[in-house]
This record gives sequence, structure tokens and C-alpha cells, in this order.
Amino acid sequence: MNLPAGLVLESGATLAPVQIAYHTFGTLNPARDNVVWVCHALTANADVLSWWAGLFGPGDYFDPADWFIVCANILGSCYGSTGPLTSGDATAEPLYQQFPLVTIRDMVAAHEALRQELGLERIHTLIGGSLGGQQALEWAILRPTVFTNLVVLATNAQHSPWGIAFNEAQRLAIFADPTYHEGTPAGGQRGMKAARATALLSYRSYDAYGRTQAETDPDRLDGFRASSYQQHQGDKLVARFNAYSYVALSRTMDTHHVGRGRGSAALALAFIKARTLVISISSDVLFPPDEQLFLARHIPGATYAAMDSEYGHDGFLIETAQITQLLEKFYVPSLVH
Ligand SMILES: CC(=O)SCCNC(=O)CCNC(=O)[C@H](O)C(C)(C)COP(=O)(O)OP(=O)(O)OC[C@H]1O[C@@H](n2cnc3c(N)ncnc32)[C@H](O)[C@@H]1OP(=O)(O)O
Ligand SMILES: N[C@@H](CCO)C(=O)O
Repeated sequence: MNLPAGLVLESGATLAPVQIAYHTFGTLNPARDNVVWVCHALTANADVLSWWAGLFGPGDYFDPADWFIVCANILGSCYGSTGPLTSGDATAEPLYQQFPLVTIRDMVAAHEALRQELGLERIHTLIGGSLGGQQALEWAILRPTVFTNLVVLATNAQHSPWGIAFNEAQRLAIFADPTYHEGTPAGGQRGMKAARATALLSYRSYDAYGRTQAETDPDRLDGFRASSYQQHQGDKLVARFNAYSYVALSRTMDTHHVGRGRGSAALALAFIKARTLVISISSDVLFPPDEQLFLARHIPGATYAAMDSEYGHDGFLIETAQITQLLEKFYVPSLVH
């Protein structure tokens, strides 16, 4: 979808033109009440069936045979929507480091424009984890009557000092790579590799590393498994992402505060009318369970569910069997459609 006039961002700057890439799966039913809208996290994309398999896909809880699933790539990303490498205007240069600050609310403005374009008056379920949960919360506050159900995982009402510090450490790694400042599509790759390796420490847990990366050779002095894992994960992101989007999206995450201009986070959450399920992960050090307890306390009538997992923050992507069980329990009373 194209917005030729673009969007006036929360900062006051105009981003124009704006393109929003999205995928839909399944079919909108005649009653138009089977829409599930997924807000994706930091480095994912609109193809939710590829990165949330086990929850979205044939035979999964959200089976495209039953549901009309919509997922839009977020502004600032590199998977089709307007971002630092796409000027949006074929004649202009990409903006690279000059890409403007996009807030979570700006991302939501893009989702809202797409919802209106698609003519979806009601969304049965709005779901997202992490940065996706931040968008979902903002949207449910902004348009309280649109969403029947809201499911947020491993997310928060306001990005924490700890989360911002992690993001800053990652940006420092990218800024220390001189190629980032050259402004080319491959700029900052070595920095982003280090940034992803740093981020991973906040996405997994001590126990997960202990289980998957333990050494079997007690005499080893170098070349540890945990080291090559960090290298591999950094390389894997470099192969599919770019440093300018990484910096832009981490800055977006830092801006997240549902209470901005609304008195407080608690007052803002009280606007939500959707029936809400808030899910936490016991080993999540980046978005710890206290943050989800806060959400559940302040969203009217919300249900809180704690997942026990050793996977840390990334548990929201990995623990699909547990999430399915929680959804089955959550939807039973209201049955569905
Ligand atoms: C275009 C696309 O790729 S779609 C985008 C995919 N990603 C997203 O959308 C973002 C959301 N997804 C994610 O963040 C992740 O995929 C997760 C959290 C769901 C799972 O993370 P993964 O990295 O797949 O799992 P895990 O931590 O177990 O690591 C497995 C990988 O590490 C490798 N690995 C494990 N131990 C080691 C080691 N000691 N040394 C080197 N490599 C290792 C494995 O071989 C495997 O590599 P592969 O992914 O290249 O096959
Ligand atoms: N590992 C995920 C989640 C971060 O919140 C990603 O790369 O998008």
C-alpha cells in the first residue's frame, strides 16, 4: 500500500512517500469477524507463517483455513516497507543514517492506514510480542473499539532503562564500525554483527546457553562453542538485515511509552477495551515478568499468564506449544467466531 503524501511523524517531520508491505493469509469470512492482525518484532517481517510457525500455519492455532491473518512490515524495517534503504522515491537517494526517528505510534499510524485501506472495521485478535506487543498496546489504546481481543507477550508499557541501555550498547557497536558512516547498503555490517551478538545475551538465558553451548572437552582453552554460536548468530543477521534499519528500529523501541501525553502509563492502559491476555516468560531478563504484571494490573479485566521457559525473551517466538495452550484457555469462555 502506498501513502503518496506520507505520514506526519510524532516528531513533526514528514516521511513521504510511504510504502507499507504486508501479507494476508486465509480468507475474510462473510461475517468479517475472523481477522487476526499480527504486529511483528524487531527483525521479523510480514510473512508471519515463516517466523511464527507452530502458532500460525496449517494445523496451528491460527490456521489460515479458519482465520484471515494480516501482518504488515514495520516502518524503518528492510522487508518492504519504507525504511533507511528505501527512499520511497525512485529518483532520490536512500536516507541511510538520516532516516527520521519513527516512534511506535508512527508505526501504528501506518497499521491504521492499512486497516482502513483493507476495510477491516473489526479485528478479532490483535497479537504481538516484544516490539510487536508495544505496537499492539499503542493501537489498542488509540482505537479501543476496533479490537475484540488483544494478546501481548513479553512486552511492556514503557521501554525500560535496562532495555534502552542494551539498545545503546548495540548502537555503539554499530557506530564504531566506520563503514556505517559511509552510507552504503552494506554499511555497518561488522558493527551489526557485534550488536546482534550482544542482543542475543538479552534474548536467551544463562540456562539456555548452559544447555545448548556447554563444552564437552574439559581441556579446551579456546574456540569455545558459545563463541562460535555468537559469531554464527551475528553472521546470520548480517545476511538478512541492514545496520541502518537496526539502528532505526532500536531507536523506535526506546521511544515506547504508552503514557506519553496521556498522563501516565496506567491511565493510558485503562483506555483499552479489548479482552486482553498478557503473557510473560519466567526467564525473560529483557522484558521481565514484572512488566507484564503491570500491564495486566492496569488493562481493565486483563488475564495474566506466566510461561515457564528457559529460552528467555525469545521464548515468545519459540514456545508455541505453551502459547497455544494459553490461547485455548483464553478463548474458551468467549468462543471465538
Ligand atoms: C528471511 C528470514 O530469514 S525470516 C526471518 C527469521 N527471523 C525472524 O523473523 C525473527 C524472529 N526469529 C528469531 O529471532 C529466531 O529465528 C528464533 C528466536 C525464533 C530462533 O532462533 P535460532 O537462531 O533459529 O535458534 P537457536 O538459538 O537455537 O540457534 C540455532 C542456530 O545456531 C546454530 N548454532 C547452534 N550452536 C552453534 C554453535 N556452537 N556454533 C555455531 N552455530 C551454532 C545452529 O546451527 C542454527 O543455525 P541456523 O539457524 O543457521 O540453522
Ligand atoms: N529475536 C527477535 C525478537 C527480539 O525482540 C527478533 O530478532 O525480532
